[in-house]
Amino acid sequence: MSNKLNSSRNQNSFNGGIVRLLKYLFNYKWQMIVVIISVIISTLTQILGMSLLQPTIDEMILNSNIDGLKKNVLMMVGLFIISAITSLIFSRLMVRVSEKAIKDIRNELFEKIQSLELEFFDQNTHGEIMSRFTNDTDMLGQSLSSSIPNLLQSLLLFIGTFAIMFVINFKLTILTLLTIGLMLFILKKIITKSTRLFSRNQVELGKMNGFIEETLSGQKVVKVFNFEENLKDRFNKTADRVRELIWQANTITGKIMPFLKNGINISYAIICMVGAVLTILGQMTVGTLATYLTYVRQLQNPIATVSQQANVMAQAIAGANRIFEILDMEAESDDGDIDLVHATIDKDGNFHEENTLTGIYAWKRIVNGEIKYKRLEGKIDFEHVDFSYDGKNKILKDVTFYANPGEKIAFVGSTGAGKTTITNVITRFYDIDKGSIKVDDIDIYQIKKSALRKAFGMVLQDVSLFTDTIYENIRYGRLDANDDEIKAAARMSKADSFICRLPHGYDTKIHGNGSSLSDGQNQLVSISRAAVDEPSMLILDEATSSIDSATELIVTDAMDNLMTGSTSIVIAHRLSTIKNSDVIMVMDNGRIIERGNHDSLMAKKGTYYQLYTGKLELD
Ligand SMILES: Nc1ncnc2c1ncn2[C@@H]1O[C@H](COP(=O)(O)OP(=O)(O)OP(=O)(O)O)[C@@H](O)[C@H]1O
Repeated sequence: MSNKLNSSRNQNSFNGGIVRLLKYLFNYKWQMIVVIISVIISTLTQILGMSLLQPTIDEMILNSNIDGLKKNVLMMVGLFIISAITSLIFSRLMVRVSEKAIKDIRNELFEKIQSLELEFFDQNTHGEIMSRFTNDTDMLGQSLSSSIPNLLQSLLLFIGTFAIMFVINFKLTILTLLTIGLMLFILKKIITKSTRLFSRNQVELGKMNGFIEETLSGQKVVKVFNFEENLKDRFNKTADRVRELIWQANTITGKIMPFLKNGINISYAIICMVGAVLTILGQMTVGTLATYLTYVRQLQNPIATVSQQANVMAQAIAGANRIFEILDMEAESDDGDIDLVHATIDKDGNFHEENTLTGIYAWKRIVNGEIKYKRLEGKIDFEHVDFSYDGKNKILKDVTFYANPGEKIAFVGSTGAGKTTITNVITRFYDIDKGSIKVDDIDIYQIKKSALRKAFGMVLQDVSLFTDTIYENIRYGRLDANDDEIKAAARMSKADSFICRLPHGYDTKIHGNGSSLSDGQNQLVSISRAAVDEPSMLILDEATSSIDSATELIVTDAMDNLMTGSTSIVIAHRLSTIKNSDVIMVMDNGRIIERGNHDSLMAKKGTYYQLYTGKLELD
């Protein structure tokens, strides 16, 4: 399945988009029912008000009936006031309902994004994804609140007015219908075309966001390499594409108004003429003709509303379809049924689930209604594993290794050899193509992904810290950890001393992915985060960023503390840190080409020896 976002499927799904949007609105059934009733009352009172014109002219004015005239005028005013009040009710209510629907859509989108495979984030820029949260939902919000009730009212007004016109004069109405039908046909063509252009515009806008996001996050590099001018040119080109598409879309919709105005005026003149002839022939009264012509004018309003809202609606549907594209994506699948729980074991060897760190972790499986537990030991087995990210280029080739509980296994090798990929497939961020991976002799595909990921403590190359306090950033490691447990984890991972020197200690807020801390400090917080859950298995992908040697010693020390007693897989970029590993695997181009401990590999005088003695470069 491709996770690449595009919008080709959106271009023809105008109707589908509307139906789906309506479903979100009708989650607020009662409010929507009130909206619909108000729209109906508002429209009917408008039409009824108009219908009083004919008796007013024929019976009151032409017969000089002043009392009747007063009564009719008062009734007309009353009906129009009711129409205005109900119109106010539905427009206010619609704003509320659409705000709620947009919130629901945003929540669903956020939830969906959390559930997607990593491949999705590999294939789409953050800016492009962000643009669906912001531009598209904003556009949708605006149009839901205004366009939908207006369009509904226009439709009702249109149908109601036509119904009365048929009653007044059948022949004349057929003529009116033909002229208006022609206009609506052309209008639909224009809307379809502009929807397509708006759709493309949103895609370009997404790309522009992606570009801005990359430029912002890479500001340092931009400045160091004096890349500003080049970026300015590239941005200008992107912004130009957006402007051009908007211009094209607006040009098309801009054609609607003059066309409609003139078309309506011409058809009005024809209808006037035919109506006058019918009146002269005695087939209509003067009052009926006046009322009829008022209704023809009245038809102008819904058509004008539709054409004005067409622009907004076209953009909104394009945005909605882009949102639905993400909502329709397949969530990360998970067939595993084995869970991971905290437990204690009594003297008879029975497991008791207990949420306390003093206990152990146990795999939990329900077989035929019976709960079975197995202690998490931390044994890892890779057997003949093949893997590729894109289904073509094999990144891991026949990788076989095992780690016994408590062992430290290190991977070294040149950049791009596939070391990080090993950690990606153990945690099932990506699924392997061939072979098997087992943890405690259980195939990882039988374990729930959440349980598998919980079983591993991870310190990744990319230290992701969030805009929150240090307390909360460490607590991501175990959400129910209390403040004392967080401090203990930070002490163990040597982060405590620098945290205590910060102005607000553990309550200090970190901003912009840890840019207010040094690289070494970021790593220590990240190690504390892994430590707070006291994991039995660890993945440490050493950060490649250079830190000064004093900090490096602290980080190495913290990592060593973290690894004590855990099965650890270490991706090493500095050979000094892995010398004491139980097994060192040397990787090259997706294969393990040497394995053994430091001494045996040095004695072998192969690639590791060359790397260690500096005869071969690591990166
Ligand atoms: N998400 C991804 N999608 C496609 N290809 C990827 C992805 N991640 C890594 N690769 C490719 O897989 C290969 C192995 O990458 P990997 O990150 O495992 O190497 P590594 O040995 O950890 O390198 P380094 O020491 O530089 O971190 C590289 O050629 C890389 O381009």
